[in-house]
Formats: sequence, C-alpha cells, structure tokens
Amino acid sequence: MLLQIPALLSVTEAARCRALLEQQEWQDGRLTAGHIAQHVKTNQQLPRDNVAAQQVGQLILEKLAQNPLFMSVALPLKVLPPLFNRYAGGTTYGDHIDNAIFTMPHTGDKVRSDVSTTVFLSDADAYEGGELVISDTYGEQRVKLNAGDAIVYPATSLHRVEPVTAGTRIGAFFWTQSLVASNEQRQILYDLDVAIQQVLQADAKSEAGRRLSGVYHNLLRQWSHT
Ligand SMILES: O=C(O)CCC(=O)C(=O)O
Ligand SMILES: [Fe+2]
Repeated sequence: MLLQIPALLSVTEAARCRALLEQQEWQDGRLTAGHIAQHVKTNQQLPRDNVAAQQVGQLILEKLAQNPLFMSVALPLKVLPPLFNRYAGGTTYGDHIDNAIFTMPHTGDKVRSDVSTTVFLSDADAYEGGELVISDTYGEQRVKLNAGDAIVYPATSLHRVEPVTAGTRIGAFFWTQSLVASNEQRQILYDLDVAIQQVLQADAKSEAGRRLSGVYHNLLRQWSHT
C-alpha cells in the first residue's frame, strides 16, 4: 500500500532544510549503490557523516515519531537515519528494488527494510520530471509531492525516479523495519485502525469501538515480531 503523509514537515521547515542541504558537498550516488544499482543510479547523495544531513535527519525522525499516520501505517520497530539525495541535469535512479538488510550506524544493528519512505524537500513545481514511480499490485503509481510531504510504500516494490530535466529535486529517503513484516497484514491493521478511529470519533464510549480495539491489539500481538 502507498500512503501519502501530508506536511510531515511544514513548508517553512522544508524550505529551511533544503537551504541548508543545498550548501553541502554532494557526492556521486553510485558510491553507495550495489552491483545492480550502479548501472541505473546517477543521482547525488550526502555522506552519512555530513553534520547538516544528520541534523535534518534527526528532525525528520522526531517528526515521524509524532506522526500518527506514519506510526499506524509503518508500525515502526527500527527506523534507519534518513539519507539525502539530489537530482538535477537529467540525473535519475532507474528501476530497482531496495536492499533487504541495512546496518544501523553506530550500533551495527541489522535492520530489515519493510517500508520505504521518501520525504520531498523541493516543491513539485521547482523541477521537471523526478516522479517516484512505484509498481504495486494495481500498476504503476507516479508520485510527486510538495515540499514537506512524504510517501510511504512497501520496500518490496520495484521503483524508480524519472530523470530531472530542469531544476533540482532534493529529498530524504530511509527504511523502516516494521513490527509486522507482511505488507498484507500491515494493510489490514492500518484499515482496522482507521475504522476504529472513525467509530470512536462518532462515539468515544462505543462498545463496538472497544471490541474492535481489542481485536486490533490481539491481531498485532499475533503478527508482530520485536
Ligand atoms: O529519491 C527517491 O525518492 C527514492 C530513492 C531511492 O529509491 C533509493 O535511494 O533507493
Ligand atoms: Fe530505492
């Protein structure tokens, strides 16, 4: 399931992050690409030890932790610190599937990528092209969001970023290991959560809401791994 998270960062926050990141020294994205990505990746990235990138990454992690939509759809167990990329002058990232296992900086903890996220930091009208094209069970979804908005999608999906033919696209991207590895089970839990919130908004003391909430937690107990 693809889910948009509107205004994960405010327009002002996104502009401030973008201004800071623009001044940094960007590297060839191929440096961090695996064998297959080497051939399809021409974008740029900031190195993990870039201090400005770490600061913006920290802000994004704090915003995620306060975002009910992200918590509900991703059910995060471990979130890798965000990385940053830049596309301009026709650069692109062709079709690929993300690596399954990453290493958490500092701790060396292994993280399985269940959920992929891109946070758009450039305004959609600031560049041409640059759509994130994600293949899911219903076909190709073309995603191009405003600065501060994020898209969450299953890490199992084939995806690419179309060449940016004018202007510059800067974004953050990162992977999350979910408490629930299965896309299908996460989708069921998300739909159930949305329904429960609707029932409880209409009637905070709803008996049905209380029972459904119990079902949610009992399913999560069965399906989660920590
Ligand atoms: O730039 C994006 O939106 C996605 C980047 C991406 O797919 C990756 O780095 O694996
Ligand atoms: Fe990717």
